[in-house]
Amino acid sequence: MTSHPSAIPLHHAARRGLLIVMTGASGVGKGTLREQWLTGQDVFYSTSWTTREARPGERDGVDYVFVTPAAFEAKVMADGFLEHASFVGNSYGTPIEPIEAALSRGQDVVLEIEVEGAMQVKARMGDEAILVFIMPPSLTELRRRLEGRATETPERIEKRLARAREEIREAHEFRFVVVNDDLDRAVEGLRAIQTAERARQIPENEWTPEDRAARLRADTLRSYALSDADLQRVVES
Ligand SMILES: Nc1nc2c(ncn2[C@@H]2O[C@H](COP(=O)(O)OP(=O)(O)O)[C@@H](O)[C@H]2O)c(=O)[nH]1
Ligand SMILES: Nc1ncnc2c1ncn2[C@@H]1O[C@H](COP(=O)(O)OP(=O)(O)O)[C@@H](O)[C@H]1O
Repeated sequence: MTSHPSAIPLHHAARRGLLIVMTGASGVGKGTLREQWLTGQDVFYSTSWTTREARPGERDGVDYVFVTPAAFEAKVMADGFLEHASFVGNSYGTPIEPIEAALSRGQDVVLEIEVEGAMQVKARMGDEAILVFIMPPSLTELRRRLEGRATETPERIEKRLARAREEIREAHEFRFVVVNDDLDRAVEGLRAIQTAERARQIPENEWTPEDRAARLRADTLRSYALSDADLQRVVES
């Protein structure tokens, strides 16, 4: 086949990064999964702004940008967030600018946010947003993880669990659902989703065997595979 620069198919032009949004209940293991999944990858992880106090060991500008309610509100007014939500008494938001810059230069972007914010990203970005809901094996296990992490008072744990029940019922709103039971298996699921979504940007006849395997695996993680009864079982267990 002869080729001419003007005939180069679009997919050979610079690729836009993927926008992957991890969401799910507090304590389900989003942070733990993200760390394993992204280690060694050139992915832009969006550092959120929050009005909550830093926990011991958390670093300003790394784990979060810790701000006053007034500073947060000023950024809301300036339209500086892709999404923002309040969660158990504090505000959290995703600064928009660095995300658009990363996507434009072809870098994948990962957000780790609660469910209401994830719905805002879905409404604003449409199909471009790849929404992944992280599901606990059961509510009992979620409680165990929150208690085991020992970062919250018992009262705050109860608030997080109440919120989790509502969030789990909304799992169908997201494209993929990954159960975080065995950690390695869940990380492998996230990798498959990323590979499969990248492959969607090129014609199928150019897919590698790895792309095909990832696509098959990702298909098993589609949220429509879950019934309401499945979700109810998690909430009640
Ligand atoms: N909407 C939204 N949620 C966020 C953002 N950053 C963090 N969150 C979520 O807010 C919730 C509370 O976060 P945090 O106080 O760090 O508690 P933890 O997730 O239990 O460690 C979690 O579900 C986070 O994923 C953000 O920028 N926007
Ligand atoms: N697959 C898993 N099996 C058992 N414990 C886990 C698993 N994933 C995470 N954890 C533990 O659960 C707790 C909450 O995880 P974390 O990543 O802080 O959750 P999130 O970021 O969703 O709030 C941590 O103590 C973490 O070590």
